[in-house]
Amino acid sequence: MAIRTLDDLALDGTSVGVRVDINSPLGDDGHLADDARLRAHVDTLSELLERGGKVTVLAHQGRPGGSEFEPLEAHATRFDELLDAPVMYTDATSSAGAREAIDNLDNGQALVLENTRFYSEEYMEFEPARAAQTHLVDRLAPHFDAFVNDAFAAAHRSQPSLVGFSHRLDAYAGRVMEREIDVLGNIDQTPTPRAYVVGGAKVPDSIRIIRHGIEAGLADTILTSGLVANVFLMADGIDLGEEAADYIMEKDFWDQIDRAAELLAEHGDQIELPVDVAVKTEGKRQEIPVQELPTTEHGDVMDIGSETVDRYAECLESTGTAILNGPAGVFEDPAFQRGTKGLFQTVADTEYSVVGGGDTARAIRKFGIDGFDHVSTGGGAALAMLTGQSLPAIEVLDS
Ligand SMILES: Nc1ncnc2c1ncn2[C@@H]1O[C@H](COP(=O)(O)OP(=O)(O)O)[C@@H](O)[C@H]1O
Ligand SMILES: O=C(OP(=O)(O)O)[C@H](O)COP(=O)(O)O
Repeated sequence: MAIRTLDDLALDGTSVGVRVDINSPLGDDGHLADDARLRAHVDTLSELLERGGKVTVLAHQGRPGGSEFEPLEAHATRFDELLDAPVMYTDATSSAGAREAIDNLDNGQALVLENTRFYSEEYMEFEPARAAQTHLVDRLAPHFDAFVNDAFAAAHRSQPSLVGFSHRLDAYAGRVMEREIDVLGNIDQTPTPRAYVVGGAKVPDSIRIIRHGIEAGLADTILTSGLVANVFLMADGIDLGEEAADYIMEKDFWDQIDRAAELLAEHGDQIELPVDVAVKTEGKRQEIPVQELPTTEHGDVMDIGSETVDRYAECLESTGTAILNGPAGVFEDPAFQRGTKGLFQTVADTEYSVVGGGDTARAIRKFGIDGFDHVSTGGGAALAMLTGQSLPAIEVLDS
């Protein structure tokens, strides 16, 4: 891949359109509940500003009709606090007012435009050449001298602001994008043996990751946890009880049990399943060996048990690279955090560790676990890369 980075961009009063991904959880009153994605882009934006760029930030927040489909004013205010440069905001994306605000920027000043998805074409996916003709790109491109894409977390979307500008302007990867491509795009170069530590609740995605990891020779061992492990346990013939089965049914994951059974039949020697689990009994955590399931009184399987954490830790001791996606249990409930805390800490202690996933990153921050070599800013984008898919917004940067 030949992707230009900020090292290749000369800046001297240059007007740069910078696409970032600052799509963030919002509190009830619309304030930013978590600013991690904003902080991730500080290096890119600071560098462009310090080197004398006139920086216009483009980003989306939420999805049309959703509760987090909000303006970017709070984001601009936070950037103003995080950056050593004035950051302005305009509640327009490509209107004459927005274009005038871009043209009025001085060197070293930044402007955050309004949520790109307030404009309807931005929530559609286009071939890049067609995206370059959309109203948003058509109106804004003449006001930029260069385009920087730092929005790795949205790189799996072929939406106008992500793929359109590269057809009209010289385009560069920002520092976040560069590092994500460097790490996730070179997973086959990391120390071996490799273990995929796969948990969470996106079972179909996880099963795709596992299959790709094994078949591409990237993963030597798979350690399952979370809802993913529940599906594998059921595929292995374990009766988890009525509540767990109902939940799998409710999530429409019934066919995933067949996919998991196929993987166990073909590659069972590489896939580890929990030996004990934590269930909710009268509101409390109770750990049960898998062989003792189902018990009549227990509720859903909410976490992996302590014995499983120890076994996985042993396995990870001889691992070169651990690639982690998905919490080991329902970590939002204090009674079911133990598996996630224990397993994540062990992963952080391996020789080289890479982590992807929105909830995974949130759990890491919540528990203050340090020591990972790379925590991806992407959820779906990181998953797409780990399943070997090419990402449209990265493809268009490849010159
Ligand atoms: N055993 C389980 N049963 C139900 N949900 C689970 C279980 N273990 C983990 N989860 C849920 O998985 C969710 C996170 O999974 P996911 O969205 O796949 O992670 P990520 O965003 O990191 O990719 C959490 O909300 C957590 O409560
Ligand atoms: O938050 C994002 O992705 P993620 O939920 O996979 O982490 C990106 O901003 C993409 O958002 P989208 O999934 O609404 O296109």
